[in-house]
Amino acid sequence: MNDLSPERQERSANLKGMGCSRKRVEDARFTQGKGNYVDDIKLDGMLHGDFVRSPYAHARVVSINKDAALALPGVVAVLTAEDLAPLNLHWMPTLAGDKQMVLADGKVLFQGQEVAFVVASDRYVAADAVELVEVEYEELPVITDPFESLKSDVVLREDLAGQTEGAHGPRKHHNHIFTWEQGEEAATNQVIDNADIVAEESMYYHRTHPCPLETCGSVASMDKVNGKLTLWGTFQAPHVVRTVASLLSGIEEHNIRVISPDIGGGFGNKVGVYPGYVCSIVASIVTGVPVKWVEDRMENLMSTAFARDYHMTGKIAATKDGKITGLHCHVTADHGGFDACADPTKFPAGFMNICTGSYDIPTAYLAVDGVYTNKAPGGVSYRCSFRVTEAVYFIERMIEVLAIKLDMDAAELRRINFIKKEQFPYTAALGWEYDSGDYHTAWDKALKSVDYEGLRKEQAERVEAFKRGETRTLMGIGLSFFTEIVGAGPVKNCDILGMGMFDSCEIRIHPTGSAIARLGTISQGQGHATTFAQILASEIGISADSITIEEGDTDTAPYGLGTYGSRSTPVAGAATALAGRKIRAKAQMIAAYLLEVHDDDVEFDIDRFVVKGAPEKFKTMKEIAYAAYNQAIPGIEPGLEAVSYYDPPNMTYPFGAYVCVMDIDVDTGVPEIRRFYALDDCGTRINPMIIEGQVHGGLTEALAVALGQEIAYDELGNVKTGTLMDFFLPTAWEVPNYETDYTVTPSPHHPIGAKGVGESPHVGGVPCFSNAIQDAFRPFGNTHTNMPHDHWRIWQTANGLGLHD
Ligand code: PCD
Ligand SMILES: [Cu+]
Repeated sequence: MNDLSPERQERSANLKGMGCSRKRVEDARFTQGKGNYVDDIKLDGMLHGDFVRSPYAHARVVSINKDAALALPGVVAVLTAEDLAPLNLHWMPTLAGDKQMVLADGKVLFQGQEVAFVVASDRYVAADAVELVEVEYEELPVITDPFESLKSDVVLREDLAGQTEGAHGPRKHHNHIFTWEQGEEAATNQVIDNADIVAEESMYYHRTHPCPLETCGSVASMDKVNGKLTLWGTFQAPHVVRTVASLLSGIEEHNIRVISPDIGGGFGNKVGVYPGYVCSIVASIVTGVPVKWVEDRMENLMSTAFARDYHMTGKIAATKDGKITGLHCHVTADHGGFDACADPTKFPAGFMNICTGSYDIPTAYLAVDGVYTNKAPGGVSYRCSFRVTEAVYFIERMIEVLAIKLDMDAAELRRINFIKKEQFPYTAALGWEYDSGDYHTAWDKALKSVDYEGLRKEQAERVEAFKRGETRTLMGIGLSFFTEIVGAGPVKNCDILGMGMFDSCEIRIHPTGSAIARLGTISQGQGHATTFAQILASEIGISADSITIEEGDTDTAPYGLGTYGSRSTPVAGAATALAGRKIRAKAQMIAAYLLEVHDDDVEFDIDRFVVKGAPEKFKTMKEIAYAAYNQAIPGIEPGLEAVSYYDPPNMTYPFGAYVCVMDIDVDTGVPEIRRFYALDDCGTRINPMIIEGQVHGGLTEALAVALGQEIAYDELGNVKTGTLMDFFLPTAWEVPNYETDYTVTPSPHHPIGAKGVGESPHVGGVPCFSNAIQDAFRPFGNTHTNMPHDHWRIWQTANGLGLHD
């Protein structure tokens, strides 16, 4: 039955199952203005909240005078830490085991920190009242540099004074949060001391921000009559928010309903818990009416979860012919005023220990020091919440730096160090077990597709022409090969606030053969309603068009840990396939009964069960569904439903090979991206068109970060890039035409072999863009310059190398 006859081909195509570039079902709604976002929620008598925020990065709050604000018509309440303290809600736990002020308690630690929450009859009145709250501050010395912070006498976190133990072990200094070590320090140092060649580099992965189209917000509605709290919000993990809200407020969990409606982009920015959520809840409890809080763009950029801010120093050791023997990495991680990273509990620096990359490196050591400064907390977001972006940037830069030291081609250096296909499952020196990979095939395909040798020849000719004064542009060839680690995670080592990181799917087949499936994840634009229906279509033989996918309502969806870290496909996608298989197993029994044969004598065929050897005898899934509800079948319960909670045995390790070709104008510092080729291997592909969209989006965000985007601070801790006037968001103008490609190396442990893909293009894209810039200047002695490579910095690099003389 393995041939696909035209008839079977047609039945299969009708399902729109896995592998089909099914059009996104959510788009009709979104493109016609029918999306339902938090700010679209309007309830009777709803009040609006707005924050008084600190203009200072570090100051004592001497006094707060609410009188003028309260006197403004329409103002209902002004909440401060003093009001929240009796409820014990003036501080909240962070996802990283630290705690964070909900409203300034005696001092502020970053510019934009929440000081008071004004509640008023409308959003504009609330904003006017914010201006009328008089706060007296006493400025304190500001620290924006983590290295200075570790030397400073200034105690940033007075609440932790004298505490030598933090959530992740000993603290070395009053501004130190944790040290996290992985690997063998002594062995690594020994390898480095005895190596033929050692390349060293320090690099700064600057602070950025995902800047989703929709900012963060929530609507809280406390119904005091029946004791139920409903909370709508921009939550990437609605179930966890419900649990946290219950623990914080003391309201029993069944009396809290959390709903993530449509979300206008999350990108990790909406994983954490923000003071706005807590304040809207408290305000609704206090006033007895619904309260909405929606931040504006500046608030979003200044105060919500940023990304990166990692100072990384590496040493990489190799033999003369380029075989890598050891890797040493130290990170000073700037976490801002509170440690609010959303990493799994046991990983205070996320999965930074994937920093040996795609290479067979026998010995390695990583140490990360987390440090407090006067900047906004967070550090979790932007297409790899779990620091894989930093890790891949680090190793892909170290490879380039080593290639320079060895005077070797960087593509070849990668090739000779790749983990070989037959080495999988491969256990890396820093502990991870990579599930599957075929790096050489992907690399060869990529290099061939772009005519790598031809490009290098052209580049060398350009350098000669430049030296002869015939051109003022240089050519950069950016390479990157990345291995991602997504799908957290096995419950045994991954949890958030104690909740194991499984995920779930619940399916209900209706009598007429259509279905609804609910998952513990939540789409923020990824297209889950489209793709999860495709997984099910292939598993249960019902067309994807007849399956509704629902996520984000804790009253109806099974418990799950949410969507970030590209975990939906690896974890909830697996739960979906397995729940589908439970449906199929029951359907098989029903079919056998209807066909009057033994269970083992029927087999699944696309959309039906057929009697083995007699394909004309069959029952379609539609018929089986109907029978499940209208016939008494001996020994079988009525109905057709299944639920699956999936604890993945391992993470999935997607990978990819990227090449970027740039022409850089040495006199203006303007790079022109000529070509960008991206090969992604995410195992079994569910929807190729959605994957392509994910890759385009991730690459564009990579371009943004590599070429200009930054949350920059001045020495007083003022955010210099808090508006879209200064914060670079690429538009169609800057974005090149991406060429996408793929190989398929299925995950051996995932039920359908799929790995995540959403984060990959960002993780692999940033080093690729950066390497292209660096590579253009390699012939003139450049080894490394820090991102973001905006025109000014590129110009400076050229100038520093004497290219303007
Ligand atoms: N193999 C495969 C894989 C995958 N897929 C598809 O694709 C997507 C994606 O997926 P994934 O990878 O699994 O992921 P998810 O979990 O779903 O998601 C998440 C991600 O996602 C991305 N992408 C996106 N998109 C959009 N539109 N929006 C958004 O927001 C976003 N975000 C971002 C991020 S950042 Mo983090 O949070 O930082 O951690 S992480 C992240 C979906 O739909 C799915 O189904 C397919 O098809 N196939
Ligand atoms: Cu990640």
